Amino acid sequence: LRIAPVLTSAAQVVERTLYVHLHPGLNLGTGGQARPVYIPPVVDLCTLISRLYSNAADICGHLDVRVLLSNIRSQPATLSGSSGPFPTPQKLSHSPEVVLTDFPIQDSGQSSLVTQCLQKYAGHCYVCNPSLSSVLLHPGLKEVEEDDDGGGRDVQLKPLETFSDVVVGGTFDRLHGAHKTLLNTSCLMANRRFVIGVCDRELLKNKVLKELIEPYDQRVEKLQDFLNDVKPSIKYEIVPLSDPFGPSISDPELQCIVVSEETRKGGEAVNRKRLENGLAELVLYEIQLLKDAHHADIEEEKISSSSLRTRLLGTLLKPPSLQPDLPLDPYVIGLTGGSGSGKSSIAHRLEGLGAVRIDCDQLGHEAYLPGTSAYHKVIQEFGSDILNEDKTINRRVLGGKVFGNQERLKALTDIVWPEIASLVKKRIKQAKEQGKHVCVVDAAVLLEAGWTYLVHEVWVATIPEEEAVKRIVQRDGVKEEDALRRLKSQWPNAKLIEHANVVLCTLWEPDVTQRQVSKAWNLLQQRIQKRQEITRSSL
Ligand SMILES: CC(=O)SCCNC(=O)CCNC(=O)[C@H](O)C(C)(C)COP(=O)(O)OP(=O)(O)OC[C@H]1O[C@@H](n2cnc3c(N)ncnc32)[C@H](O)[C@@H]1OP(=O)(O)O
Repeated sequence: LRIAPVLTSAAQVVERTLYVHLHPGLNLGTGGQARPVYIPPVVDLCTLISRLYSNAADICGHLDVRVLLSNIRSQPATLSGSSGPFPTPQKLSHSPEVVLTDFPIQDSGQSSLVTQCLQKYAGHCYVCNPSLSSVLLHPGLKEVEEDDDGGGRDVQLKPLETFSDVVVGGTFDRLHGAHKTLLNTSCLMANRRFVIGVCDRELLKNKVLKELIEPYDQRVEKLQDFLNDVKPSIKYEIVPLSDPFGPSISDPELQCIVVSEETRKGGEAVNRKRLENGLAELVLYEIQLLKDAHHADIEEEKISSSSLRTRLLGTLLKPPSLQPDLPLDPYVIGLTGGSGSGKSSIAHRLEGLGAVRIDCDQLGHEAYLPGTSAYHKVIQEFGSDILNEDKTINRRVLGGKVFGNQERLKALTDIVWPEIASLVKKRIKQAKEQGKHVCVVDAAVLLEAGWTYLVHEVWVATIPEEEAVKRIVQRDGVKEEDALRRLKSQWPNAKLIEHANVVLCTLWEPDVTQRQVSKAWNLLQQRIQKRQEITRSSL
């Protein structure tokens, strides 16, 4: 009952990291609460931790919440306290700047005693910022009836079984509350070593929006940072997983594997393999999946990394690079994406919102109409058998010659890209004359052509390759291998996304695409406005 109101009021004070130190009440008696207090690991702590992260996701999703476990241990090192859980203050990755408590003071005279006592206590446990201050939260609790386990009576809590070596596995993309619950629970259960298998390469192949998964090294770095804060006393081993088992089926020292409802079957498979390998089975400890109160219709009900990736669509993933030679008005978006990615549908939607759409496929066709200089060059390069009876270029025949043949395609693009680029510039100029403020350059191979100098931002439409092939076959009536050949002549999604400021995906229903595009458009308007304000103020 206290978690939600405490998190709500804490979220008003904290900007980035909220460390949670579990502590059984303050002792304001003689000398104040100076000595760190240890808490034995009990089953209820796991429930408390899970609720904390679940509430944090609902209430203060912008905060990096971390439950610290250094004071949770079976046996105090000594009962005197001085060399107990914190022989020296623990260094956290972000030094606390303010210590918060919901300790209920009896009268206002008590508040300075409480804050002094808290600061002293925090300083014993953690290396804090020298200007550490304290804040008494008034979380507006409803009268909480003291019930079975809140009344200060001695309650026998069920001890949590702990193990020397514990293992878990996962992708750990964009570390969220459900990951943290899994990691915190595993840390509670591990006394000596904690092995974490992190999915890499092959195991990521079938994930939703896999190109938006953080790089392996980044995921590992975040895990290390979190684990070093949470329980620095145990040994962490983070290993890449290229199959679903990793060390879990071969490490004789492992004793327990922590799973969720979803991965329980995987845990059972691990045990079968261990038995085959002549190793003892692992204890399977199952944690509950956390529900995501904010999940949208295309997202999973549980808190999941794929939902978080879906929410990135349409947002600014990295700031645009400055283009000092490009006038700010109109603001030019370079929209690109593989064949069949739905790029053109996005361009039309942006047009509907007020942008001027510049279709480069169309300009490409115009570039070698009879009479143009490109027309003659193309015939010279590819021969007159590419001509229709009316002497226009038969694009289907030309396409057959160039798609799938990098050298021939280059010969064509060397002729037409400069022509298309000058047509694009002409259209942008026209848009400016018409008083338009945003242009969308819809270009399939914008990045391959090195056209980033023409645009302020790069937006990428992405779609899984299998889906793109299906769409091309259906739309253009070509064979599957031809569709694949066309895709292979373009950059793969992952490479496009590396260069993207904004990513969009048309995998779902049209209204989902529309919502993404509207979101991207609204955020774009804010960026444009901000840029204009900065320019005005610097004049
Ligand atoms: C920098 C740019 O993005 S400019 C726009 C792309 N145009 C070019 O690169 C010019 C060279 N290409 C061409 O002249 C023509 O595409 C031809 C002659 C090869 C084929 O013409 P058509 O049969 O009419 O096909 P069309 O032009 O509609 O292109 C078919 C698909 O191939 C893609 N494509 C076009 N050029 C290229 C290329 N150079 N490399 C890879 N894919 C390309 C198109 O974007 C289109 O993709 P979509 O499925 O997403 O719509």
